[in-house]
Amino acid sequence: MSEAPRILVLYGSQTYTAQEVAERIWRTTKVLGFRGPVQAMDEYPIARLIKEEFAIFVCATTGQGDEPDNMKRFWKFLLRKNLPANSLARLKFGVLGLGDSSYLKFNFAGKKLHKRLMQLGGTPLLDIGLCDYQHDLGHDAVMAPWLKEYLSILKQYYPHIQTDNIKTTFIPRWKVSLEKCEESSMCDGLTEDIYFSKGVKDSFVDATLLEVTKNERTTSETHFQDVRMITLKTADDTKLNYKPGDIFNIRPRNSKEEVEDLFNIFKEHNIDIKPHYNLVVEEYHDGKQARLRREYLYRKSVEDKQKNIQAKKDQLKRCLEENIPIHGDLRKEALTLQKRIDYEDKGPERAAVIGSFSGGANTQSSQDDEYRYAGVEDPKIMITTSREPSARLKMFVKELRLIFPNSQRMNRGGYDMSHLIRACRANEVTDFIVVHEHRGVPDSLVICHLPYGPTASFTLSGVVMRHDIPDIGPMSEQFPHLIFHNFKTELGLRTMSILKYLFPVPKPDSKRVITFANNDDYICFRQHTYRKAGKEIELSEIGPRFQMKLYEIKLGTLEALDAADTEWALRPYMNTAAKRRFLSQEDGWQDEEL
Ligand SMILES: Cc1cc2nc3c(=O)[nH]c(=O)nc-3n(C[C@H](O)[C@H](O)[C@H](O)COP(=O)(O)O)c2cc1C
Repeated sequence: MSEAPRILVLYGSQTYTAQEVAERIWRTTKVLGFRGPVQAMDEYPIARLIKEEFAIFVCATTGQGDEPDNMKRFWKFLLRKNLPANSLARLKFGVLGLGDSSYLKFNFAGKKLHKRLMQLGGTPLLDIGLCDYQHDLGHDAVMAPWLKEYLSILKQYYPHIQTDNIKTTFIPRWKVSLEKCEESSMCDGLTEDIYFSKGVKDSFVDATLLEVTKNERTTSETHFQDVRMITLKTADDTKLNYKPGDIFNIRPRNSKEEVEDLFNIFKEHNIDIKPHYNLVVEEYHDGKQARLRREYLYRKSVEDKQKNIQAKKDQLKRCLEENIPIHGDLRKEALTLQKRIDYEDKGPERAAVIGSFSGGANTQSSQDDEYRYAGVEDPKIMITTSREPSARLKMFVKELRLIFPNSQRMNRGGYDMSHLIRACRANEVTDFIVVHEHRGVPDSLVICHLPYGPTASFTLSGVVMRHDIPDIGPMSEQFPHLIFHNFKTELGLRTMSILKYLFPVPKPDSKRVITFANNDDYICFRQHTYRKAGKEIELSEIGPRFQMKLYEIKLGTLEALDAADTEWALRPYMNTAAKRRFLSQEDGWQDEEL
């Protein structure tokens, strides 16, 4: 079967609108059977652009006609004078600009990008789409027809794609369903007064029913501003306690007559919605997840900037100390940097001492920021298998469940990954583990940290289950102590974090020990209990045993791995470099301390 065609979707976005639009476009292309990533322009390895055939650029404008921060590097590269005029001869592209016509330089960044791509030999499949925030329908007013046109042009290249129903392929943001019930029983959660029912009231510290007793205009009728003095009183004449600085949140209610009018309209139009029904509104895409991801990306971008500055400062410091010429690129900024060095540099050092730049142990950047609650909150783990697991794989999962305290097993059934991940997120699962097999032998293990990654994949080998060993001792349910041996490189420490935070903090007197020993990049898993016999310590292995080998770390979650950046991957050519080790330079067996 031939490979699915590829479309690249890149965005430049300052406050995430363009990113959201790009992700929607990307989802549509996925539904149509295309593959390819959706990425910020700066995250995309730009040297590959010359090989791309189809691309969509979603580009916001910020500042005074400026390009967003996460496309600045990409844009700077495109502006290089030495790029040949036919560099992008293969590329057929579309640019969708996001702007606001109340700004003087409307959609400037998008327009500049469109022009430059053409100068470099790229072929626009259609005119630039100029989305305008001022439009009544927002950016969608231009985006929807623009995308439709792009896809219909694409159909000339790929006649098999079904673009006719493109509208229906948008996954709407909200899912609305009606819970019908008898008036006498009333639907769940609905009390007499919905303003005080669960969910509504919960979002307030203290909700009180108030009545408006006066509503007077304080500005003259001819003044353009309508300023009001509104006087309120509690409905039951009780006193309201408040202090300066308290926040007052008003939630207006509809009058009885208005509510009746609405239901009469429903009735007249034969719409079966009665006042006592529950309307359930859920977000299709987990909104919290999207927000967390944005915040995470924002933190990451701030840190990246910070790191950049720090690298320059270090370079400058070296030049000054060693009395060597300052590199041309640095010269312009040298004076400002020099001033900053004097009073800033203790910060990062201090942060590293306290924990890390972003809070979690063992972490120096937001890649690990996900683990910032580790040790504070216990992990909650869900384990499942690939579809239609063999009896042996099910057995292995049962044993894994015993390894990880606070873990649960889930039958895989026919669920797809996005369903499972959504369910895990909703239940505040911190890590989702999937085990795969080959002909009944467990052969890979994927650990997906939630809510937004990373996802680490390991191959499994040499699995010996507890089940295979007769008369094996009972399994301890104490939280285990962990021994990590020979994880020395940055990747080694990263792998250690991923594994370490699957376990809660043990009590000091726990007699259970789990060892992850790295030998030549193979991580041996062993589990023991110990007891003191006089002066001796007796160890008993309680199984299971297996070896893991890391082959990939992605900076996203399992249901959207295609779109996630790869932090590290074992490439076939790396295997051939006989002497290269990734988790530690050392073999692991010669080390004295275990
Ligand atoms: C501080 C600021 C400056 C902006 N400057 C411009 C501008 O110069 N030209 C323009 O067309 N739109 C401008 N916009 C509008 C944005 O391009 C528009 O809101 C867009 O949807 C933002 O996308 P983003 O959230 O992906 O950054 C500006 C918006 C902000 C908040």
